[in-house]
Amino acid sequence: MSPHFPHTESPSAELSGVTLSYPKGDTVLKGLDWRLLPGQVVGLLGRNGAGKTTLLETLLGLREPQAGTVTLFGQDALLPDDATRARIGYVPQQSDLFEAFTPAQLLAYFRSFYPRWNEAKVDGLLSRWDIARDKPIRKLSGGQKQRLSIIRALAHEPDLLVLDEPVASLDPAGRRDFLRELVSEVLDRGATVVFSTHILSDLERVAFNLAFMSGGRIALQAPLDELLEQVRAFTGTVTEMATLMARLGAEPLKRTALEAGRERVLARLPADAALPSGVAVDRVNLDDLFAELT
Ligand SMILES: Nc1ncnc2c1ncn2[C@@H]1O[C@H](COP(=O)(O)OP(=O)(O)OP(=O)(O)O)[C@@H](O)[C@H]1O
Repeated sequence: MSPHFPHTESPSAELSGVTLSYPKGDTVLKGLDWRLLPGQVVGLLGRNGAGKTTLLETLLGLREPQAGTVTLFGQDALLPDDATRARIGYVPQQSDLFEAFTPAQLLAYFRSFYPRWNEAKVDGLLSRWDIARDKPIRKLSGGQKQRLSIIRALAHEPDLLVLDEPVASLDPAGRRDFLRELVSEVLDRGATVVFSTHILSDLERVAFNLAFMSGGRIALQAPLDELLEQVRAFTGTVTEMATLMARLGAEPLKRTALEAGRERVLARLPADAALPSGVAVDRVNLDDLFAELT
């Protein structure tokens, strides 16, 4: 399964030099640049409080940055026209569903707002995800409510789907099914899907692009398989490391000082790099990447 499309199209969302502080609060986004392209499934990773929700809200034009620009399909994210708005789907961290409605009523209500609506997909997902159509939403479990929000956001076949921690209350089978659905969105229609998560094991199932958020910026974004293939941890003296990095044409991502003038350098190698023998080098896994890059 390969969600890698030739990225020749213009970006679905683009943020340039975006800085955002909350009143009397810290600066959460610090000159952040980010591009999301059609055909990408992007997992946004960052520690608690790193600013993932703030970033996704800013990307959607729900928060106005103090500096920088945000565009959605080439339009100012703060002033999108109706056609552009209809191309976007959003599942917030906490969805306010109308608790007295039934799922069938809720979906009929939302359907009236969108020019496009895939009833067959909605029907299929309601059945597969075991959601009663005619039971009041307040009687659904947390996970069922979350699935319903996801169905609502998938139903109008958005070209850009933004989900904030969408799998938090889903069980492992639900998460697998959900991820499959996301990937088929991308493969079928070349949509862009971005979602924040803490559950690293889910990301290993699909060749997602991973975006690591740290220090108010996107520190690194690349497909997971490429990262596992190309990122290595090297250990040696500071001088040895400088020589080695230059020789390999490697991009240092994180340096950690060790005792006695030694350091550990996490670095991304060019695709064709040949490692010299006698160098202390370790492969890294997704847990290591998360620990070191966020
Ligand atoms: N409305 C707000 N007013 C003031 N500060 C806020 C507001 N929302 C978030 N913050 C602060 O901004 C920072 C980033 O919060 P944000 O919710 O964007 O992070 P996050 O990465 O989504 O966190 P988590 O993984 O815990 O959901 C935090 O320090 C938080 O306290």
